[in-house]
Amino acid sequence: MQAPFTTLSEFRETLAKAPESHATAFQGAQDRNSQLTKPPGALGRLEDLAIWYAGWRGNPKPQINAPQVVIFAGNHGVCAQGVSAFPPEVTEQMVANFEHGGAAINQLSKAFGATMNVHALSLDTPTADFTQAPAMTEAEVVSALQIGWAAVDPASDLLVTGEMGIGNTTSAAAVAAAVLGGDAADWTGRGTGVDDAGLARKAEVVAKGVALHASSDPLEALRCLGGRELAAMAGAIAAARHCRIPVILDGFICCAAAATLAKAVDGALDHAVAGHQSAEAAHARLLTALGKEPLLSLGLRLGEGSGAALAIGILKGAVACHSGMLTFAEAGVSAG
Ligand SMILES: O=C(O)c1ccc[n+]([C@@H]2O[C@H](COP(=O)([O-])O)[C@@H](O)[C@H]2O)c1
Ligand SMILES: Cc1cc2nc[nH]c2cc1C
Repeated sequence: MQAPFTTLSEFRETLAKAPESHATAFQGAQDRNSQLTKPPGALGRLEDLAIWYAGWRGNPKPQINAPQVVIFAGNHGVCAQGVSAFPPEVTEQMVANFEHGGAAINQLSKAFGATMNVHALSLDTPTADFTQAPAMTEAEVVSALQIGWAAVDPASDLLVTGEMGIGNTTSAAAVAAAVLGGDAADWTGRGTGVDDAGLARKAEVVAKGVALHASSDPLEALRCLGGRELAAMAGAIAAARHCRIPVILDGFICCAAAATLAKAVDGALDHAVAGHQSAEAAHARLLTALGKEPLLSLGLRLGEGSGAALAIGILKGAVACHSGMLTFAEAGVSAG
């Protein structure tokens, strides 16, 4: 599906024109939920999830048959500042691992019945070190947004966006700080596992980048402080909205990318739920800022879409109950 924008300003317009949840399907799902063979509310949050999903699909009795996991990989010039516990070549090595089926996300995608696609974005051309210059030009960030948009299969019925990029927790922290405000240190965590000195250095790098690229425009923050994989995730989340495909957000980096959409246009993440709360220190703060309650909290800090992929199971369970259960009348069970 080709992206309907060629500039950041056209991307913003695309976001502003995005479809809303289908009110009649939402209402129909609410009515159906109230008749199913269970005490009212007994399926807890699963009930809200199924009704939310039905509204976005425009179908009061939907199914989840074709979840898609899309992983984007990018490299970061800011790695030159010594902000990761791992060397940048791991990004490309992990892309090969994804392609050979050897990573965690391969197993989770298979376990939850999702197709999985991997897009490596100009790995030989890392973004510029954002402590020195904007990470990307407008052409580069738009190209990444377009690749993300085009990666979404319009025939899928659920999307997980994941990422791989050594250095990208620094980038995500800078984007979050620029877009949501607050101290750089409060958005900075250990990523792949930097030590105390590394963490202090990382917070300084984030503060320097945010100060250098101060702007009130969240899409400019994505361009100047983000990375190609963050922009591609943002493009994919926007494309899913265009196709009424609900999204499960992953960890800290995915949510920082998503935050730029929510800040650019109110309600731009209404079709998305938070799959999990990562162990990355600032993810809880980011989820609070987005107003998203995570479905899982298992101490994961892997990325790759792993936490969101696990949550496919929760959403599938919610929709299976909603659409498969009999009503009190159908089952001949006495209502309370
Ligand atoms: O998803 C998360 O919350 C998350 C938290 C910590 C690390 N990661 C992954 O680790 C990599 C970035 O870590 P770092 O230390 O290189 O910035 C990147 O490939 C992410 O997928 C991911
Ligand atoms: C090995 C490894 C795997 C990853 N998957 C996502 N981020 C990662 C970072 C590292 C270092």
